[in-house]
Amino acid sequence: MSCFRLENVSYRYDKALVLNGVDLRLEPGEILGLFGHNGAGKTTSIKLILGLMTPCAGNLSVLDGEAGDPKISQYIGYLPENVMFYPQLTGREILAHFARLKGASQRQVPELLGQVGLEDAMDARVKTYSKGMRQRLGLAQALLGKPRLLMLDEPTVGLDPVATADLYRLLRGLRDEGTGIVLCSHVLPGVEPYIDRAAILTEGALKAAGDLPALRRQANMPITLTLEAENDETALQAVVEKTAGAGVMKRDNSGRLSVAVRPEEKMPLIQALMMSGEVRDLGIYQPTLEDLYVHFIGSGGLAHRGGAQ
Ligand SMILES: Nc1ncnc2c1ncn2[C@@H]1O[C@H](COP(=O)(O)OP(=O)(O)OP(=O)(O)O)[C@@H](O)[C@H]1O
Repeated sequence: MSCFRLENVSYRYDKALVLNGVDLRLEPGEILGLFGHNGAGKTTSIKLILGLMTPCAGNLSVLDGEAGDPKISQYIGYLPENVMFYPQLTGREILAHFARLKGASQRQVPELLGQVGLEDAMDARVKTYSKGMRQRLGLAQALLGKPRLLMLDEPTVGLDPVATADLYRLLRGLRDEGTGIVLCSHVLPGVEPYIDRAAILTEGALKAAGDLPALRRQANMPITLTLEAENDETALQAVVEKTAGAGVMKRDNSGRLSVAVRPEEKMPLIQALMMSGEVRDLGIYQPTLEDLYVHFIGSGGLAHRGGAQ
C-alpha cells in the first residue's frame, strides 16, 4: 500500500496552471520533505491529496483509495500552515472536540497533549497560549486517530530549537511505526537528518525527488576538500595542480585552504594527496540540502523565494 501516488497530476485555478504534470509518491514508514518557494504549489498538492480539490489531469490515489473518501480521510492527519483555534476553549476541550469529529478515542486527548509537551497547559484557555503552544496543539490534532498518512505544512513555524528537535524526534518515532509523513517547509536548515527523501517543486513542476545521495548524483555539484599542509602550501598546491582536472586551491572565508572538485575527481585527488605526504589533514564537504535546493530551483529561484526564506 502506498500512502499516496500522484501520476502526471496537474491543477489549475481558473486560467493559472499551478501544478504541471507532477509525479510524486510516498510509501509507509517514510518522511518526505516537500520543498519549494512561495507559490510553488506545495499547499495545492496537499489539498489535492486531502481531497479538498480534484486534479484537472492525471491520476491520484491515497492509501490505495480515492482522495476525499471519508473511509480514507479518517486515516489522514493534517497540520495546516496557519493553525487557528477558538481562543476561549482550553487545549483539552479543543482536542476533545476534534477527537469527536474524527471518531478518535477520548483517551487519546490527554495522551497526545502530553506527547506534544502541553501536559501542564491543557486546562488553560488557548488565548493564553504562545504561538509555539498553538502549533503543538495543532500537531496533537493532526495526530488524533493514529494516522497512516500525516501531512504537516510548515510544522516548525513558531517552535523554538528544542521544540523543533522534539518534533522531529516525535516524527521519527511515528515513521518507525509505519506512518508516511510529508513535511512541507521553507525552513531547510536542520531538516536534512530527519527526512528520507526530498522533493523540490518550482512553479508547479517537480524539479527533483529522491534521497540525498540520489539528489547529489543528479546535481553533480562540486565537492569541497579542505586541506591542511604538512610542510609548505606551495608543495601542496603543486600536488593539487598536478592531479588532472582538479580545481585551484584557495583560501575560503574562514581562512582554510580548500579546493572544489567534481565528484569523479574526488578520489583521485585524495589518493594523490595521501601519496604525496604533503597533507596533514583534510575535510570533505558534500553539497547540503540547501545547496541542492538552490541548485535545482536555479538562479531564477532567488526571485521566487520572496521574504520567507
Ligand atoms: N484559491 C486560489 N485561487 C487562485 N490562485 C491560488 C489560490 N490558492 C493558491 N493559488 C495560487 O496557486 C499557486 C500555488 O500556491 P500554493 O499555495 O500551492 O503554494 P505554496 O508552495 O504552498 O506556497 P507558500 O509556501 O507561499 O505557502 C500560487 O501561484 C498561488 O497564487
